[in-house]
Order: sequence, then C-alpha cells, then structure tokens
Amino acid sequence: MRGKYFGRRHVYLEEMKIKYGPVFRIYLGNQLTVFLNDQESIKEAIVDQKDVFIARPTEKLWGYKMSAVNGAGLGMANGDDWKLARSLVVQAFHDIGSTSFEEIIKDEIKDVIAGLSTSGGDAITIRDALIKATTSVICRVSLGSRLDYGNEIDMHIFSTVHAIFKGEGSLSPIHTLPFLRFLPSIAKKVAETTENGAKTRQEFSRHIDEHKKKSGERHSRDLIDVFLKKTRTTENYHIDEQNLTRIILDLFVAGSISNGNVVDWAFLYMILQPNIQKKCQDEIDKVVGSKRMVSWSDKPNLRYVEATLMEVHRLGNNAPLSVLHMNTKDAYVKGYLIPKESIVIPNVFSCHLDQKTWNDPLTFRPERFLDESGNIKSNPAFMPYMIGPRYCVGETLSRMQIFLIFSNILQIFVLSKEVGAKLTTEGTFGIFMM
Ligand code: HEM
Repeated sequence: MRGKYFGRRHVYLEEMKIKYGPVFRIYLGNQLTVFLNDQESIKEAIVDQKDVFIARPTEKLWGYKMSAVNGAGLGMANGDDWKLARSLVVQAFHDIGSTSFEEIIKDEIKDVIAGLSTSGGDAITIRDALIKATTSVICRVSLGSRLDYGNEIDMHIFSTVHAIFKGEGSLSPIHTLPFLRFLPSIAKKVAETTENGAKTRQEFSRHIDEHKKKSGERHSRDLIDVFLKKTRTTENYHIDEQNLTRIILDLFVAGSISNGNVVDWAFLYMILQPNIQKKCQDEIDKVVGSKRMVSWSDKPNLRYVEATLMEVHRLGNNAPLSVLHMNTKDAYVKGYLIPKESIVIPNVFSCHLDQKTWNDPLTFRPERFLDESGNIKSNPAFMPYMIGPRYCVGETLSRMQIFLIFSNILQIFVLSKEVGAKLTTEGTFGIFMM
C-alpha cells in the first residue's frame, strides 16, 4: 500500500470499516480477501466455525508455498502436519517447564539491567537491548544456547529474522502477483531472502547434529532435545529434521522481536504517562520490595502492573492483523457469504479500538482492566494472542517474558524522555506494529 497509507494500512482499513461495516472484502491480485473487524465477526468465524476457518492459505501465497517445500513448519502448516508440529512445540514447552523459562528470562534481564546501569544516566535507546534479550530467550528454548552477539553466524540469524519483519509480510503484493519477482529490484531481495533463510536453516541443522552427538546425556532442555526424544520413542515419527528447522525458524520469527517490541511499547507509554509508571513502581515496591527480583509468582499480586500490560497490548497492537486464516468451505459470517478458500484476516487492531466495546478507546487507561475491588477484569474483545484453535502457541512464554522484563526494569529504573525528544504513539503498520 503506497501514497498516504504507506506504513498506515490500519488507517485505510478503519476507513473501510466505517464505510462498509465490520465485514468487508478486497481483492489482493485476484485473491478474494475478507477482513473481520470486530469481536463478534472474529468469534463467529474463528471459534464458532473453527473447523472451517482453521486453515492457513499457504498454497495461495507464492512466498509461503515456496518456503514450505521442505516442510511447512508450524505457523503455515495445515491438517495433520500442523497438528503434529503444534503438539511437538506444546510438548517441548511443557517439558522445558515454566521454572526453566523463568530462569532463562531472568538471566537475560540481568544482562539488560547491567547494560542500562553502565549508561550513567545518559540517554540511551533501550529497544535493541530488549530485542536481543527476547531473541536470546527463543534461541535458548529452541537450540539450547544463548545468542552470541560476537558470533557472525548468530548475528546472521538475528538479521535474517529482523529482515522478515521489515517486509510487508503476507500482504506483500508479491504473494498474489508472483510475476513481480522478476522485476530487478524485487528479484534481488527475493534472492537475498531465499539465501538467508537457507543459511539460517543450515545453522539450525548444525545444532541438531550437535545435539545428536550428546543425545543420551541430555534432559529435555530445549525443542531439539524433545524432538530427538520423540524420534527415538515414536515409530515412524512424521516430522523430519528439515521440517524441524522450519519449525524453529517459525518460533524465531513469531517469538523473538514480538516480545521486545511489546516491552518497547510499554516503556514508551510509561515515559508518556509518568503517573502510571509511578503507580506500577509503587505496587512493585509494596509487593516485592527492592531486595530480590520480581518473579512470575508475584504476578497475581501485581494487578495494576498486569492491567497496564493489558492496556499496552490493546493499544500497542503488536500483531495487528493476527496471522492469515482460510476457510475450507463456503461459510457465512454476520450473514455475508465467504466463498470457499478466501483469505480471512482477523483485524485485531480494529477490534481493540472498537468504539462499540471500549469506552474512549484511544486513551491509555489500565483501570479499564480492573474491577471495583482491583481484580483483573478482561473483555472478550481483548485478544492480542487471538482465540480459537490456532491461538498463539507461545502465549505463556510471551506473557512471562513481557511481565518479567517490564517489572524488573521498572523496579530499578525511572524512565523518562530525553530533553527535546519528540515521542509519538503513532506506530508503523506491518507484521507487527513497530
Ligand atoms: C507479544 C508477543 C506475541 C503476540 C502478540 C503473538 C500473537 C500471535 C497471534 C495473533 C497469532 C495468530 C493466531 C491465529 O492465527 O489464530 C500467533 C501465532 C503464533 N505464535 Fe505468537 N505471539 C507472540 C509471541 C509468540 C512467541 C513468544 C512465540 C514462540 C515462542 C510465538 C509463536 C507463535 C506461533 C508458532 C504461531 C502459529 C500458531 C499456529 O499456527 O498454530 N508467538 N501469535
């Protein structure tokens, strides 16, 4: 999308919603694409007709089809391949366990805090440190080792994942108008992306080989350990090593920058609303004090912090268009026919700002998520990790990271704006709202 909507596709979609209502369609190339723009329409499709809307349109998008040749991974897989990949990741997260997750995250936080402490009060940008920490968490959960920023190959993985985010994602015209790939400027980019993806997956294969050498000695410390155990204990296990490298890439893509990005949004709101920052800090001081780190078990008692992070998710809108779905049969939503094999896009951004649901939706107000007794009060229209059978598989790990990083940094530092800096909450629309 170009012209006045460049980087502001959400504005265009809001204008379409006002004109045509909560369900409307557009053509991407010759592909019919339906946008669902409120809680009722998203639920009616993705939950009430889950078996029809569970699919991904992988075959309909050129780049995704190409990248699924040696295994469709998890995020873009369908049918039994999806079930098996999802159950491997769920099993791995279960076996690694929340105690190990917490230890891994706290290790990374200590590094971020050490980095911030050396600034001596000078203005610094925290975003890079946050994203490196959250990428390192995924690295440890998938490959069993920290991301080494002095290592050329690790940096290659990091920049490959970054590059994916800078693109337009599934809505890039190249997917539905694949002849565009022959244009010289695009051809170069396609060649680079293909080469980088292949190199990154080769590196993952190297990690799998390393794990195999030690396999007898290892407990389930990471995804590769759990995969190797499955291949030993399950006859004709259907996921092969090629596909595993794609699953790992999916976890990196979906789960690294996303979390750092949310914490970055959270700190922006705290800088712009120092009174809310202070309320979070007062709660942390009261519940945890300053002699130990904030832990995941403190969360039930840090309700204002929790409500603040929910409000960050609502307004920061990390994954504004969720991930694409496809209906495998003709279906109706709000009385509109959605022909078989349409691309279906849950517009979570619009749902989170819907005037019908949210009082004063553009105002940052954590209290909207608290009841009169100060307990957390959710809202069915709040769905940052989506709903239905394909909801985010990394939700628990993600919530833990965001909570721990946010509260442990606020426990120590007061965040403020550099003198003269101009800050805005107008984000750039892409796979993630940046
Ligand atoms: C703030 C952080 C995150 C947000 C807002 C987020 C949001 C989402 C959303 C909206 C979906 C699409 C669900 C659907 O299609 O119905 C999704 C899917 C997914 N997420 Fe996340 N996510 C986050 C972090 C993570 C993390 C940390 C991981 C991995 C550890 C992860 C892995 C995935 C995967 C693999 C899928 C595809 C699931 C499937 O197709 O079955 N995400 N996420």
